[in-house]
Amino acid sequence: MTYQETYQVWKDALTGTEYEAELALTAKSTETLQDSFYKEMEFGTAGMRGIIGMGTNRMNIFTVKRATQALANNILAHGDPTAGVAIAYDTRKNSDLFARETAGVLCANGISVFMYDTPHSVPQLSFTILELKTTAGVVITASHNPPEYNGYKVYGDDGGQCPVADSDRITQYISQIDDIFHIESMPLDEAERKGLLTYIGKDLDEIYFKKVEALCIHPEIIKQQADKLNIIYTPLHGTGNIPVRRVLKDLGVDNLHVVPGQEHPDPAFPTVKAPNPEERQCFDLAIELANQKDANLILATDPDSDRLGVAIRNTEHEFVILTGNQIGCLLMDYVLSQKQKTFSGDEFVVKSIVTSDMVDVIAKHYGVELRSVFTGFKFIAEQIKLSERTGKGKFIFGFEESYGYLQGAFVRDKDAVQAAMMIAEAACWYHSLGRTLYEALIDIYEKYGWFEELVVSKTLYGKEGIEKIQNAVRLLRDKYPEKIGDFHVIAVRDYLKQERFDMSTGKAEPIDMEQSNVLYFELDGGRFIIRPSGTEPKLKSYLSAFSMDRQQAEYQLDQLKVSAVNLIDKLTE
Ligand SMILES: O=P(O)(O)OC[C@H]1O[C@H](O)[C@H](O)[C@@H](O)[C@@H]1O
Repeated sequence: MTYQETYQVWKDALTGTEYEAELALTAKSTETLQDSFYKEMEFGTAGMRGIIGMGTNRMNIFTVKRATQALANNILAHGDPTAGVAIAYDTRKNSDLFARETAGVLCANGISVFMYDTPHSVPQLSFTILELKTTAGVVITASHNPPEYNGYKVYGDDGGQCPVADSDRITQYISQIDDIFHIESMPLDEAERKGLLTYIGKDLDEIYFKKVEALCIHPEIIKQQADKLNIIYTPLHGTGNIPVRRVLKDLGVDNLHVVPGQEHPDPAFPTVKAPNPEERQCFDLAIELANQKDANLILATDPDSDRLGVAIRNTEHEFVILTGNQIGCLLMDYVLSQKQKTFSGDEFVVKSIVTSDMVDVIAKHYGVELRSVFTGFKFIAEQIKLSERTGKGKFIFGFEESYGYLQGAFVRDKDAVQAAMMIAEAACWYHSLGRTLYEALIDIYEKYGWFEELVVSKTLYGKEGIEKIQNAVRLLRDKYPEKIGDFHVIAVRDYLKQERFDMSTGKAEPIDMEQSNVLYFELDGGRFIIRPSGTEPKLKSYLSAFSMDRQQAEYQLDQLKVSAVNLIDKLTE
């Protein structure tokens, strides 16, 4: 069917209903109409995510109900329907509505639902799945995307993001549903009466808070030092506000100032361009407050509170916004150094292949195994599950450069509540030694080497944008460049072809990993990795330059940045 024909089907079905006016909005421009109807929403790195509105390629009650019916079919055929499904939602537009629609469809299929009735974070939902032993979980959130987006994240019974096999089957079930407008749903009061729907009480929050607090390695140091530090926190209008403040308060962090204009939920996220701690602009109000309060540490969590951003003062007393790699390396080095004495030799840490190579050096330094996985926290969760199943390995820490960190395996996704606590603890620890977090960061660079890193992304919207992104990676794959700027390419790891190609010998060796559309260029003095994002319309490239000399590494990264930007522009012309 063409997009115009699909639109006509929706028009026929929705004329005379409360959705008619919203549907008419999509027809206002050809571009919007095409983008809304040219395809079905897909399950990517982290489920389904898209712009809110009418259409097959939009987040609306029809696409949500269809995804839920497909999830129900998958649970009925391959899961444990009696164990039920846990549901949470964030502070975005329609998140609560979509959560209720999800509950209604699951209950209509006879599947029990345990649902939060106030906004909750992603890590709390992951924890809930494990705590209540449900067969799956759903969170309505578009994480750090701009306000016009929402999403539908599915979790498996291990509390991790839905495994690929399940999302493939869900996609398959979605394609078998012909009539998106008549999916059966049970009114929630009826579901409650029948015992199919249970609202989750505050007791689970309390268990989660206690578990996070128990991860604190030196609670006594926090108690001693916290009043000497002034910390600013912004939940960026999201779900972090309650758990982050509660955990820090319980541990004795009383000097926590919350950015007033960003404290309360607001689906329009009016104070930021996008509520993403990767964006520097998110820190503007927090830095203003930090300067008023003479604070030295800023914490920022995204709307579903799985990502944490951090800003610290440098030796010139100016704020430096840390990258995800810097935060992760600081945390990992802190956790490993403090726990080292307890290690028995089977400990492991996990990172994604696009995350800093400094992790490899830190892991080696402390004698722990490093496991590398593809982008997506589900792959980190998979390693935890594997270690539990085989009894091999003890998970200590996992992180992704995309601002996601995890220490306690009672959660199987990135947890900004844990991470906020860990950073506050590390700040207190270093303060007790007369060091700032900034000095601790410089120390680790001097110890392990200067890994200078940068993510260069290009956002390309719509059908044409997606094609350009795919095409850019294809072009690079068709003919590997011998040089990227002035950097010689030593080898290319093509994770789609599952081989590493040595440029000097012309020989390829197999890579023992699943397939993924990622190209990894090993450079003389650095690396360049490129892949289409699985969650946003972006072509993402990860640049890294390494030297034991700071200026040399910084210079090389600058050079690499210029070449990468040129290359990406050329590939997406
Ligand atoms: O690079 P992308 O495919 O957009 O993924 C970036 C990140 O998106 C989400 O936050 C996922 O939960 C992460 O696990 C992933 O690393």
